[in-house]
Amino acid sequence: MTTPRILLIYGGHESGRTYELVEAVKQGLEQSGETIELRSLPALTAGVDDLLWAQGLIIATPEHFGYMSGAVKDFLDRTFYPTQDKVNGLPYALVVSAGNDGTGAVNSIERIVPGYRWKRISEPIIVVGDIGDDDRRRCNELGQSMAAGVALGIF
Ligand SMILES: Cc1cc2nc3c(=O)[nH]c(=O)nc-3n(C[C@H](O)[C@H](O)[C@H](O)COP(=O)(O)O)c2cc1C
Repeated sequence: MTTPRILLIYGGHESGRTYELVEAVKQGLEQSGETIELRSLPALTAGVDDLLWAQGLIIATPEHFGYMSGAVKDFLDRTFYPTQDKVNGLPYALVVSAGNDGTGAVNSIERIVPGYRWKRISEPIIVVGDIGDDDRRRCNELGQSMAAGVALGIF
């Protein structure tokens, strides 16, 4: 069996709230007990090769102007046609950090995802405002279930 390969891409900046949620997801991936290969990358630096490599995908983004961050949109713009029909069924999950809403970011991504034919493995996690312990726990659990699900081939 090959080592499960998980791609985690994020918008926002590494001192921001989105990245704090990314850290909690990464902890969950590590705590899952599964041996995984992780590529954790700013969305602006991730590309087609990373997406084709991945067996599981987690996208984390702040909400910007009722939409996903420009960085995540850029990732989708660059990867859509080159990966079309090569990433069907890829298990994915979504984490959003927002100031007061978050649904615009979720909707903007979920309108595009059917074109990629990814498979959503859980409800999007939306965190409004400052991050609390329960938010960290939800992100941690997402990391654990993504790692376990990909490792066991249950998605
Ligand atoms: C340019 C810009 C636009 C934003 N637009 C929204 C928005 O439409 N809805 C919302 O709930 N929050 C909005 N926010 C607030 C951010 O989503 C929120 O502060 C988030 O936690 C930032 O994550 P970060 O620290 O990772 O950048 C916006 C922030 C910025 C900088």
